Amino acid sequence: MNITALEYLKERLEPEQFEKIAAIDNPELHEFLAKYIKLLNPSKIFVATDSPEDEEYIRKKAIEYGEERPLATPGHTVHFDNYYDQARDKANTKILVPKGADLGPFINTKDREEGLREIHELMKDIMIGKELFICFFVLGPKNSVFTIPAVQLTDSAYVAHSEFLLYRKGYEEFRRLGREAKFLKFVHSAGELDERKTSKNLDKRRIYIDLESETVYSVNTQYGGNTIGLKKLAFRLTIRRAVKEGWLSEHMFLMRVNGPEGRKTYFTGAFPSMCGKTSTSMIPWENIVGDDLVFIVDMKGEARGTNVEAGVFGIIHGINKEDDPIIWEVLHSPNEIIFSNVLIKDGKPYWTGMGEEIPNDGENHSGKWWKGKRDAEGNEIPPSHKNARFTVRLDAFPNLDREALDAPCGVKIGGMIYGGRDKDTWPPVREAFDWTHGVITMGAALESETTAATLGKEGVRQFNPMSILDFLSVPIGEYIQNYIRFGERLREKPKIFAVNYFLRDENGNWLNDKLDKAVWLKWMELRVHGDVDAIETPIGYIPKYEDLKRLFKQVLNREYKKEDYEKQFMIRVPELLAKIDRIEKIYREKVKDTPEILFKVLEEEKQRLLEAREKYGDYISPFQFERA
Ligand SMILES: Nc1nc2c(ncn2[C@@H]2O[C@H](COP(=O)(O)OP(=O)(O)O)[C@@H](O)[C@H]2O)c(=O)[nH]1
Ligand SMILES: C=C(OP(=O)(O)O)C(=O)O
Ligand SMILES: [Mn+2]
Repeated sequence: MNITALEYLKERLEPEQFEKIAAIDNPELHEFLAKYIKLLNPSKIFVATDSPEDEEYIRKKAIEYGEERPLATPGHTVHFDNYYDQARDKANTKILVPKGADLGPFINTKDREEGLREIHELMKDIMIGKELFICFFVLGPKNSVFTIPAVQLTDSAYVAHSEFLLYRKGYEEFRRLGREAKFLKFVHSAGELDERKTSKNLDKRRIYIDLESETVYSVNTQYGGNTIGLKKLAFRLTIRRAVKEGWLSEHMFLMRVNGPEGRKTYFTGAFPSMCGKTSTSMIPWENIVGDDLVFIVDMKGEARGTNVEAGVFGIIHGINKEDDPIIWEVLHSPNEIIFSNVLIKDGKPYWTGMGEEIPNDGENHSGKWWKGKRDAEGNEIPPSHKNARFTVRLDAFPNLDREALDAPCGVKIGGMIYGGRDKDTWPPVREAFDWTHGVITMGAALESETTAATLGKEGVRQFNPMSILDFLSVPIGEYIQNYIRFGERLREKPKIFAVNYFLRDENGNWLNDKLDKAVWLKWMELRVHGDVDAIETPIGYIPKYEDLKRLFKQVLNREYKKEDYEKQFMIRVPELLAKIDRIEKIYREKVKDTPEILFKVLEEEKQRLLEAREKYGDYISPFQFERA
């Protein structure tokens, strides 16, 4: 380019749009925009500022271009992704690394030069005939220690619209920061669309993450987990920033648990996708701050956290009136909501597990749908996809802790929870002996069964430390080392807990109800303040029966039977030992840079379990430990 970036932009953009860009004093931004406008070659360009009119423009375009359709309730729309584009594509999501760099195991990488060449080829002229939307947002609250600005380029008004629901607007922040803005960049194209306006060339679906330039490219896909730049794509970049700078960027919800006499205690919870972040943070009795991504920093020795986002991209499967009354109400009110991959009949959305009668036909992610319809592979197509979602602002929720969401210094974190899908090993809730014990035996040792949130087989038990494995962008040992050190530096360390909502009996039935988590939360809140005693076991502290019995009555008005407690909180020594062996083996054999302390802490836990087995046998009732 012989002319400057700004001159080029002036040629390509309508004056009204160009003015919006020229008002931001940031040459790096101008270069980036010029480069990608030239490459993508859109036929039309729209720049969104923070004005309500610009947002309205995007909303309208999503409908005009057919990516969304209005539903009967005002504000509601539906979007469909291609039948084979319903979840995160792990196989085609890669971190680009320069020659010679090694991120170690579990991270899907690709040679940077090769990857950049491939993605730029795939994206060349891809927006001919399409409109490009240039949007500005921030991660975290504006003008705070947490703020990270980001710019999104996309030809999908659905993606842009989703981001307006999920993030804080950032145009003014870019103007304010000017050259100071250290921003993340996202370039997305849905690619060629079929007659249903879904991405067509799925064989060319690619999500490439360039750490060096902090840019993520996503092409030939629409599913939010693959496309919404500020969500799981930015997450790879912020994990790297966090590890380099000594803070935490985590796959966590952030919520307020209400204790006795108006006490407010904030908890984070790290669960893999589809394992309970949204449902836990939305539980009645408590207040939500965020349901997916949290930044945590050390502020004068306190761990303080903020929600990276301002909206919810939640799983709709199984949402029903009894278990999820708050979400249910929001989904049935005239809020601005995008429903994706649900069943539509007469302008109304339906989904599996909603607890209401579902029509026998309509339209869903497979196109025209009828009961019994089969896909090309011969599988019966359910009314809605398991990973069907709703996208809505947190503003819509009556249980939002607005003050905590907006707090420029975040909130003090009292407890951190880890959890996953585990049918037979961990009890429903337990507390770590200390920070290091928790981070290692609960966080770094987390395993969870795969779900429909990613393409591929479901129900496979997988190592998933801190629930971040799919998003890791630094060597795993380095990530864990940063975590441990972060806590060690704190003057006041959050208490660490682990939960398991997914225990099953011999016949595969759940051992717990969906709302039992309300009780575990109340118990953890009391423990953070030392209000109740607990039983010491080889794997941490577990609740006493009397405390749970009282809480079940208080919170759920239910009798909690002794037999249920005994079954749920039984210490399952063979399973626990087998798990330690699996985890130890992974770190020993695969993770070269594992901090030595990890092996020490796992070994100590193993010895405690072996001792207990000597005394009490393989399956130990919690009452045994209480008497001891
Ligand atoms: N059996 C069981 N399923 C649950 C429980 N809590 C949540 N789920 C299911 O887990 C799935 C994912 O939950 P969600 O909170 O959306 O997960 P997220 O992706 O981590 O936010 C949904 O299908 C829920 O119905 C629970 O306590 N027990
Ligand atoms: C968007 C996602 O979020 P969640 O963790 O809520 O499933 C995802 O996994 O792609
Ligand atoms: Mn969620």
